[in-house]
Amino acid sequence: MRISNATLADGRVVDVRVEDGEIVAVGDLDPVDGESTIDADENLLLPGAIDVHVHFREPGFEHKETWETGSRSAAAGGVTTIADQPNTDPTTTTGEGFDAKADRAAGACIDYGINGGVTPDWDPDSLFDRPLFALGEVFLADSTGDMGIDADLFASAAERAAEAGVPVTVHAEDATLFDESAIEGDLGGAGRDADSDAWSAYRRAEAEAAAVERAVRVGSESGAQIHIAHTSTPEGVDAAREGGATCEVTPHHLFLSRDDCDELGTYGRMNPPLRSEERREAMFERLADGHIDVVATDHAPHTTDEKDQSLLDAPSGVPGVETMVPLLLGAAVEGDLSLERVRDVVAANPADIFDLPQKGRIEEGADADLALYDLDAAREIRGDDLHSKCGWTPFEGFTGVFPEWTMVRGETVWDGEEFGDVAGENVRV
Ligand SMILES: NC(=O)N[C@@H](CC(=O)O)C(=O)O
Ligand SMILES: [Zn+2]
Ligand SMILES: [Zn+2]
Repeated sequence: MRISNATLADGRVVDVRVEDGEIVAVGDLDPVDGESTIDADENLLLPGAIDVHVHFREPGFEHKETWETGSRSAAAGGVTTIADQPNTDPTTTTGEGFDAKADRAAGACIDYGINGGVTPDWDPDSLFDRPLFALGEVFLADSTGDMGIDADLFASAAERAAEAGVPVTVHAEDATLFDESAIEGDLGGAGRDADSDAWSAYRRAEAEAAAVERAVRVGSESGAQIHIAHTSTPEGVDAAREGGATCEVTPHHLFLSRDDCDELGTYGRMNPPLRSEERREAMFERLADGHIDVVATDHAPHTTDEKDQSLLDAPSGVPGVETMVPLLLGAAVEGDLSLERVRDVVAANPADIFDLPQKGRIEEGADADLALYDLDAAREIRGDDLHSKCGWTPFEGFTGVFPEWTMVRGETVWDGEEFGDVAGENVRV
C-alpha cells in the first residue's frame, strides 16, 4: 500500500509505503504494479499518538469503560498505543492481577502496554515476572482506588524497578500538605452545582512540587528512571527537570483552569486538580518551549450518575483519550504550538522515554501506526460524538481537529465513521 501526497509535521510532502504493517519507504515513491494507493490529498500525516496514561477500567469497573470502548475512543482520536494504569479490580499489583488484565486487554483495537502498581500487599516477584510497560502510576497520595503508599514502600518499589530496568511513573502529590479546611463548610450542590474550586484549594499546588522533589530524590538514590505523571504546576515541572526526571501534562491542565470550575462542578474534579489560570498558561508555555516532554491524558472516565453527586462523594477524573490530539492540533491551527511540537509530545518523545523503537515515528522500519488530519476541518467537540462509555467530556464546545482515518500497523482501525476489526497487541510482548 502507498499513501500518496501526505504532508508531514515538518512540512515535507511525501509518499509512504506500507508493507506487512511496517513503513518500508518514505519519499517520492512511484506506484508499483498492483499496489493500492490512499491519496492523503496533502493533509497532515502524524504518527499514531502514544498515550502513556489511561484508565480503561477493566477488570472491575466495566460500567465506566472497557478495553473495547476505551480503545475505540482512542482510535477515533488518533491514538494507536496506550498504557493502562493499575487501579482496577483486581489491582494490577500481582502476577495474577496482571494476567487478569492481559485477558481483558485482548479486546483492544489498538496496541497497548500494561503497568504494574504498588500497594502494601503487592507481589513484586510475580509482578516483575510479567512484561510490564512501567511500574506505575505509583500513587504518592490517594486518588481513585485509594492506592496511596508511604515513603518506605515507594523507596523499595523504586529499587525493584531499577533492578528490573523498568521505568517508574509517579502520581506526585503530598497529602500532608493538603488543606483540609478548604473542604469544610458549604461545597454547593451536586454535579455541576458543586464548588469544585474547593478541590483545587484542598489539593494545593504546593503539594505537587514537594512530592516531585521526593520522587526524584528516590530516583537518584535507587537508580530508577522516574517519569512524573500528570504534572499540573510549573513548579512541579521545574522540580522534575532539575531532578533529572521526565514529565507529562494532561490536556485538562493545558486547556482548563480554576476559572472553569464554576461551570464544571464535579465534572472538573480530578487529581491533581485544576490550577489557576496563571499556572495553566505557564504550563502551556513549558509545553511549547520543550520543558514538558509528553502530553498524556490520564483518561479517567466515570459515569454521569457518579459525577452527579456532591463534591466529596463524586469520584475524581475526566475522560480525554479521544480529544488530546484534536485539542493540540486546534491549538496548532491557532498558532499556539508548532505541528512538530505536537508530533513530538504525543509520539516521538513517549516512544523514546518508554523505549518503543517501533513506535512514534514516520520512518522506514517503524510500525505503520498513522493518522491523517485535515487542518481545515476543525469542529466543535461534543460529548455525544465521542466513543468513551462515559458519554461526556470536560471539553464540550472546544474546537478540535479529529482524524480522517487512523491506522494500526497498516490496518485501518477508524475511517472517520466506523471501526475496523483490528486486534491490538501488547507492545512489551
Ligand atoms: N486522575 C484522577 O483524578 N483519577 C484517576 C486516578 C489518577 O490518575 O490519579 C482515576 O483512575 O479515576
Ligand atoms: Zn494519578
Ligand atoms: Zn491516572
